[in-house]
Amino acid sequence: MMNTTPAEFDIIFGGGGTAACVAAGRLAAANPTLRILLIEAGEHTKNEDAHVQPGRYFGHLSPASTTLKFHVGKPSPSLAGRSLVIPTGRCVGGGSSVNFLMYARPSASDYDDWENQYNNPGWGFQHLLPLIRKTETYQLQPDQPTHGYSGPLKVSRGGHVTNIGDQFLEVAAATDHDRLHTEDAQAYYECNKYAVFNIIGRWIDGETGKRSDPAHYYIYNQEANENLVIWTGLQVKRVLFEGEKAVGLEYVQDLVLRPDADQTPKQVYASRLVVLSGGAFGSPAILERSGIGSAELLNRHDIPVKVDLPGVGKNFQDHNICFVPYQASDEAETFDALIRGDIDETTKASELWKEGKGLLAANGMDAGIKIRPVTDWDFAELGPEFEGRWNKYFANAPDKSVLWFGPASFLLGDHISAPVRKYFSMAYVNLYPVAVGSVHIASEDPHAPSDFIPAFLNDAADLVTLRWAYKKTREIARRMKYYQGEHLPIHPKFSANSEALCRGDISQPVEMDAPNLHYTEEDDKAIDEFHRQFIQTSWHSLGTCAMKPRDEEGVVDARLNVYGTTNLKLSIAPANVGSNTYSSALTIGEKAAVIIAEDLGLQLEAVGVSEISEQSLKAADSEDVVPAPSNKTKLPDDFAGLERIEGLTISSTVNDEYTSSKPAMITVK
Ligand SMILES: Cc1cc2nc3c(=O)[nH]c(=O)nc-3n(C[C@H](O)[C@H](O)[C@H](O)COP(=O)(O)OP(=O)(O)OC[C@H]3O[C@@H](n4cnc5c(N)ncnc54)[C@H](O)[C@@H]3O)c2cc1C
Repeated sequence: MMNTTPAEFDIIFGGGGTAACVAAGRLAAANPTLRILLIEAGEHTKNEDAHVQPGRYFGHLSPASTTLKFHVGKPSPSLAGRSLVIPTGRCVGGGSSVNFLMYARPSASDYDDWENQYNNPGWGFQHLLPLIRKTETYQLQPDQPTHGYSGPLKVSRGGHVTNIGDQFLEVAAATDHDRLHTEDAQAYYECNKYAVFNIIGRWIDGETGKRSDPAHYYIYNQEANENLVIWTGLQVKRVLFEGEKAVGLEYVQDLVLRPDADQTPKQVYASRLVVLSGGAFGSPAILERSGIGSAELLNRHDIPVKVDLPGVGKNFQDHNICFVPYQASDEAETFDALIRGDIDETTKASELWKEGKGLLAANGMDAGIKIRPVTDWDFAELGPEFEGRWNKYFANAPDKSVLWFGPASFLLGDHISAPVRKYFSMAYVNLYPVAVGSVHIASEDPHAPSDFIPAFLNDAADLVTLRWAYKKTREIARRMKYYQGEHLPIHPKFSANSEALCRGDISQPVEMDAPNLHYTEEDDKAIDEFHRQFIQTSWHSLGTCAMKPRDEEGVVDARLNVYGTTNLKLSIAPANVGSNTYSSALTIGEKAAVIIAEDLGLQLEAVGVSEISEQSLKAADSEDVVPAPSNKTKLPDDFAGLERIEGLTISSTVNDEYTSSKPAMITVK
């Protein structure tokens, strides 16, 4: 097949990321004669170290990365005049091929909201649970009701757990008497429970130490199927229509790796269905370039209006995250040498990875909690700014957490100016920010930057949530055994006479029973200003083609049909979820496969509504609650870390095959 030849397929996916790989992979496996095409802007990921070795995820975050696309927001006073930059995956597998591999699942009520509040029959938690289980093989514990044990993607603790996670849990057990502990913090109704003994998952195969991603385990594994085709290095420009019916896609060559590539548009046709799967930035842009969006916006860009759908590009959501760094003593196991680059250590780690062990088979985020306020102190800290949000959103949804926080065994930031030493960070994520943004095309050119308003911190409730998180996590950090003071450039600038003043010249933690720091009003302002300066994306964009009623600015219905069209589907969450978003993207991919198979009369392994009732899940949940390990309890040796390595380097491997000027099209082989 040649790129230049107009071709016809049964189904074409515009965007070859997480959800697309899952849906296309399922449909292809059950219907091998079905001609499926995925068109992806980025390049292949098959067996590339940069993708299959989990610990290399930092490498993708470099500003020079070609495996991410960087979306630059408009400067905002809420961010102290900064332009927030939000990257998304740009390669086969999309975000799932570059992400931090954190295994995190929403609360059950998030999906129930999709069904009940946004009127999407079939999208509630009980409907989705069988599909969620179908995706995974959970290697952490047997016989857990919400987990799957025969799916394509493996979930394990990875090949190495650092001692930073242990420290965090020991301090939490000794100081936070208001929250419980559990063996499974990802069981959907869990909230306010620390996972004991670092039992938290990663999307890593515990046997091989490899990233467990849909590109490899839904698509690249179907080598024999010549009807499953991926074209890479191509930008989908717009949908082709005959009347209301979508009949294909128009595309041009991507310019990132081939800046001189010919820009003549080409067409490819789909006899049965076109699916847009470009993620929260890509899909609304393709729709708008196709004349589907707000009529006012389309008129401004001289694009003929096909369907006036004002919801396209609105409802942009993400999570706000901060990685606040602390200095660590030499005994701490951290990824800093790996991030800085050290040839010897990389070689050592690469050797260990062959046995499925070491930092390259890990992600350095080894503990954490989904948390909501319970004490008077919590509510006082959140204050009146949060009261409305609490009453409206959280009070009657006990499974919804306000924040996730946990330690990260590295400094995520500027290692060039930071002193060469070890660090750990306290990461905290605002799981349901109030402020909602938008992303629209700024021109018809598919390579042009978008008109993007992230809207981070535009609402006071989001600021106080982060302030609470900073104080709470700092109290844990300063009690951790390896703590040696704050890394000053990335902390609030408290005044010199403040009790809360950050110190970089400290050699040991405070006692477990030391009093908490007292913050004045002026200190609170310093924390808010710090967040305006340093808050960043969690890489969890969603919402911009929402699945909800058309008259509520919805873009697709519950069968994933784009309003006002036929033969055109896409799926983007209508509202935020209380966790990292990969799990939801996988679930959406599985559900999309079911819907497409039903609508087109195709084969697919059947799964029904979950037979596990909500009551039994909650009961199973409460049986899981285990007492907090006392700070005198020694954690089992095998949980304390498998190998001790001092440092590793990251260097992205580049496969000439895909960076040359060869045609960017292969049949999956
Ligand atoms: C750096 C990073 C770290 C993350 N860490 C985690 C984590 O640890 N845990 C977790 O749960 N989640 C994490 N996520 C989020 C998770 O990976 C995403 O939620 C998920 O990948 C979204 O899936 P998707 O199918 O909607 O979009 P994507 O996976 O982003 O796929 C969209 C694809 O479409 C392509 N595309 C877009 N427009 C076009 C076009 N016009 N033409 C052709 N192709 C196009 C893109 O190149 C991309 O490959 C992270 C994401 C990133 C980016």
